[in-house]
Amino acid sequence: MASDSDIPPGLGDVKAQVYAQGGNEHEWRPFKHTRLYTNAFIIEGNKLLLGFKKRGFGAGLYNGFGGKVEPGETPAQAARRELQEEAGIDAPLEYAGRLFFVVTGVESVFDIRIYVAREYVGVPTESDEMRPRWFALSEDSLYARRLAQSDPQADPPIPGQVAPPVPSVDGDLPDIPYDQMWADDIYWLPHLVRGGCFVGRADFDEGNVMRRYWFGSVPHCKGD
Ligand SMILES: Nc1nc2c([nH]c(=O)n2[C@H]2C[C@H](O)[C@@H](COP(=O)(O)OP(=O)(O)OP(=O)(O)O)O2)c(=O)[nH]1
Repeated sequence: MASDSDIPPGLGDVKAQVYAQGGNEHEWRPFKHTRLYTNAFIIEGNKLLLGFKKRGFGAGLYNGFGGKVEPGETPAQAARRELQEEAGIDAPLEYAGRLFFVVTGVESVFDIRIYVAREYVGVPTESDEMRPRWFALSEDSLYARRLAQSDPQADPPIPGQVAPPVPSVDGDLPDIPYDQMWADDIYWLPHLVRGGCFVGRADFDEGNVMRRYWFGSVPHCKGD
């Protein structure tokens, strides 16, 4: 376990096993206001549903479905609402992790609760904000070995878990488009797919550049 002093500020009182950290800034940036967000991923067999963000923050990138937690909502309620609004589907979402991002030029800090479901109801449908698309969850796609070569820690084991083999995909779905996603996603998406829980923080400059990052796995998924 990382000692408490290693856990980046913002992640609260959590016990985590660090598996990746780095960047060229040596101090965590100070922050004042945090804002709660959600982000939800749907897995069906060996496929992963992402949405192409058409407008707003992160436009032009693929991501899970989500947005701001509104007053009076729990993060879990917000995650389900956003999934419905952005992708037209409902799903029994389960909490998978928490991410904390400080972004140059954005006054409040992103405190994001991540969810996953392995079943859903409805038909993924394009909305004003997102265009849903399925991607392959083959071993190569998930771990993006080409991209990860320079950073072997991007493919960490989950303590206490034996990694199940990720089945290969029939058909010709595209690989997970890590080069069109937020730069941090490659560090935790494999954990999510394999059923692990995680926490992490990254301090970003504009242009999707991580200046300092830290990711850890946590033994138990706790969230609301
Ligand atoms: N995977 C991933 N998701 C991120 C990162 N940074 C970040 O904000 N997100 C997610 C959190 C939210 O799901 C989404 C940003 O929320 P949003 O701006 O779309 O919020 P919203 O839908 O409430 O916005 P709006 O209706 O007010 O336009 O992007 C990141 O580094 N990785």
